Amino acid sequence: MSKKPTIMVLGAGFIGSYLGAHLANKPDLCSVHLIGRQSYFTTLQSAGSLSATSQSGTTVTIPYEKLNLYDSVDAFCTAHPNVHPTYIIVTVKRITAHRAYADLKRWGENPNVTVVTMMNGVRAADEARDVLKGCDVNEGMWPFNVIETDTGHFEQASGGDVFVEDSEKGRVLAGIFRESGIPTQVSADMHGILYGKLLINLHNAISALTGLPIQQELSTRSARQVWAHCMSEALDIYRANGINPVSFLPHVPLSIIPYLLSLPNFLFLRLATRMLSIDPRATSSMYEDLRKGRPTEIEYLQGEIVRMGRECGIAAPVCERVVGLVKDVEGKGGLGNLTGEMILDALELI
Ligand SMILES: NC(=O)C1=CN([C@@H]2O[C@H](COP(=O)(O)OP(=O)(O)OC[C@H]3O[C@@H](n4cnc5c(N)ncnc54)[C@H](OP(=O)(O)O)[C@@H]3O)[C@@H](O)[C@H]2O)C=CC1
Ligand SMILES: CC(C)(CO)C(=O)C(=O)O
Repeated sequence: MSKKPTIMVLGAGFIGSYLGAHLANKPDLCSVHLIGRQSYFTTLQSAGSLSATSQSGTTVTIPYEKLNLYDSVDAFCTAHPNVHPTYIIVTVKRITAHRAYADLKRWGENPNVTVVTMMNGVRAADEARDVLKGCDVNEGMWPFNVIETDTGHFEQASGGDVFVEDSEKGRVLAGIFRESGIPTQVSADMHGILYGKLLINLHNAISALTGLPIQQELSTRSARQVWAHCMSEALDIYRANGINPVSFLPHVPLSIIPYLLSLPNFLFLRLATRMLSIDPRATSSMYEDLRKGRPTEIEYLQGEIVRMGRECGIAAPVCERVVGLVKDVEGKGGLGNLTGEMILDALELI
């Protein structure tokens, strides 16, 4: 690819802003355009800049005037009538992704436009392909938590490498991400990576229902037990479907992780030091959704396990009840205040 790529980040929220700030900091590598809500851009304007700090403590700051911001894909097309993005990175929530794909239909038959679905859950790329039949759609995986610590300032709060598909354009994109300061790998097994990530994301509901940051959640045995039960159900269903998730803990077989999580505190806190060495401010995207009174992605997390289970005749009662608990709290418009024991009780596990 000789020409400097045009990258559209569709969904300027936590991930889109963190990614967008890093890419905008490398104008020689790519030209980046952020699509988001006008209300957010107005707050950015008053903050004067968009900035992002990585786990290593490096901060990139982009003055507001240097940002390319649009409140819709239409607005981008009006400003750049003859530009077709080389990449469109979709960083919206899964519940709104269908609307984002509809906005992209104008490029739906353009094989030179690569859409990268960078969202939690599995099957995001399949859903995109259903709408954008002629586009090149690649899967992506965003591994770490991003928090907003000040208006327009985003920080990496947990670890891991971003993954993109091992395709020709995926490799180029991974190189751009790396050069912009975002550790990125390519994988020929994005399916395994995304099903592995889904197992991690089964804890999102627990952080959101308890209102606990990840470190405290992991330090609470009852909260870990809820995650372990969800993960055991998921692993049984994966096995029945021939799905081989890529493990998120190197050297620890996935089948052991539910046992590890269920250990009493005195053992877990000694054995899981790496899991626990996380920024104490790290939460989850679902925690943030409930905190802001927004609908969550629960249907794409525990809900996905329930759906897969139904398809192969295996019940997932714990995941199903967790979906119900999250929906109850969603209706109340704030974070949950349940303890781990209360959740175990509601799930009829004690
Ligand atoms: N936050 C995190 O730490 C992590 C998040 N993820 C995943 O990454 C994905 C993105 O999450 P996150 O960044 O937290 O989400 P956010 O809700 O913070 O960001 C998405 C933004 O895009 C906006 N948006 C949605 N649709 C459109 C559209 N069609 N045009 C313009 N703007 C639009 C949303 O506005 P509105 O709210 O008004 O719809 C919102 O401001 C999710 O799948 C999440 O699970 C993965 C790992 C960590
Ligand atoms: C924080 C992390 C990485 C795990 O829960 C995540 O994917 C999320 O917040 O959605």
